[in-house]
Amino acid sequence: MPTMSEQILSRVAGRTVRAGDVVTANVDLVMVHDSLAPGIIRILHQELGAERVWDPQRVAVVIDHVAPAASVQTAEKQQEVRRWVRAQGIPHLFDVGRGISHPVLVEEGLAQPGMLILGSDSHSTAYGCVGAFGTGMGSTDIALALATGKTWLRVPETIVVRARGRFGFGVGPKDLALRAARLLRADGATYAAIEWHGVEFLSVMERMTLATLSIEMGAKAGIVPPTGLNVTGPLLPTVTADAGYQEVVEIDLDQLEPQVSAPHYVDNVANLSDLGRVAVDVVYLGTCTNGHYEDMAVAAQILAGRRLAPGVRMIVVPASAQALQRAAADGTLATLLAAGATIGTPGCGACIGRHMGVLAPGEVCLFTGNRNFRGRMGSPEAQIYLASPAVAAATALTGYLTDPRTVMDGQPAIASRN
Ligand SMILES: CC(C)[C@H](C(=O)O)[C@@H](O)C(=O)O
Ligand code: SF4
Repeated sequence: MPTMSEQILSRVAGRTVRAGDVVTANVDLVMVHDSLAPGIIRILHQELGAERVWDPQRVAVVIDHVAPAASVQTAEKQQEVRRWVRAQGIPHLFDVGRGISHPVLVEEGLAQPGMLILGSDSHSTAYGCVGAFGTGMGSTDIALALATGKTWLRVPETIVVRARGRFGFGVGPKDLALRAARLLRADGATYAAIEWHGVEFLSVMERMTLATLSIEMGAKAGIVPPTGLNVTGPLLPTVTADAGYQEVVEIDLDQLEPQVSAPHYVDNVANLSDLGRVAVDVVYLGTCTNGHYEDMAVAAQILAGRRLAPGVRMIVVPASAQALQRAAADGTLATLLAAGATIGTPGCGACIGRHMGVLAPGEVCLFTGNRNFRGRMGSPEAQIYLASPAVAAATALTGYLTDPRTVMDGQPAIASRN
């Protein structure tokens, strides 16, 4: 029986394909963001000689990586991209403040189950949160897909991460994903697709945490079966019991403790309880991995009625305008602000160290994102620890790496689905 990747890639290849096959496939959607768009536009027109994108309806352009622009040079490049979008008649431009491409394309209903979605971004595995085969490609491959509507790829083998049980207090999807990275390591799923099983109780954006982190294990795609969601698409891929999986990794959520990825590699993961006392200067809650409404809500629950530890800065950058609006509407935002956190424009923020919270030498950051590489958020002498929004909030309260279960007085830190 076919894996979810085989089901989706058979659909877009127009024939039955299996892991290992090299296929030419029709692409359902191409996402291009501000960071690479100028180069892709140049390749499309100058190197490939294409005048127009193959189908403007199937292209989405998002200004999210440095939004709003932080320099005249960036502002000019973004101006160029906006002009190009207009000239090409592309209807889907998501400009400054709308948010990060990945959640935005899901919220807009453009990313759907069963689709093949290419993005000029390695975290395009994110679209697996709705059961799409999302994958990042380099500028030349993206330009070729824009010109022709086609791409080629090798159908990946599949590794299953199978979760059992339910998260305990203060433990959530980020801990599951970091645990998987700890078990599989950064190259453990190279060119494989990861299927995340046993997580149908998670919301779409919680699933995105798993899907985005799949690339940090080297995966070509990271797919959650679209069960328990109100979504439709060209194909609803399903888990087939006897699909030929390359490997199955089991993770018991009942036993899972808060996980932390220590500098400077994503798979350098330990139980928080084993890390000792790590003083933190900045807590940064945001990104396509953990800047969603659910993440802000978890943090607000822990911070409610309390104040950040003296000397700690907490920067919250919502992943999308919708997440920000929802947090504003139900008081989540007010709680974060009252605790002393500050809020940035929805988008990638300081995730790649270009603006809105760049780190100084020697600073230690507790980050809810997906990469802690040396120099990623600014100075190469800064240290980045990756953890969940619950750990981020608990850490903001004490000023050092803190297990959320120790600051919650027995109250669930993750309220909704446990
Ligand atoms: C800038 C962009 C190409 C990059 C990526 O591909 O992932 C960025 O989004 C990241 O997270 O490092
Ligand atoms: S939030 Fe970070 S990881 Fe996600 S797309 Fe933006 S820069 Fe990349």
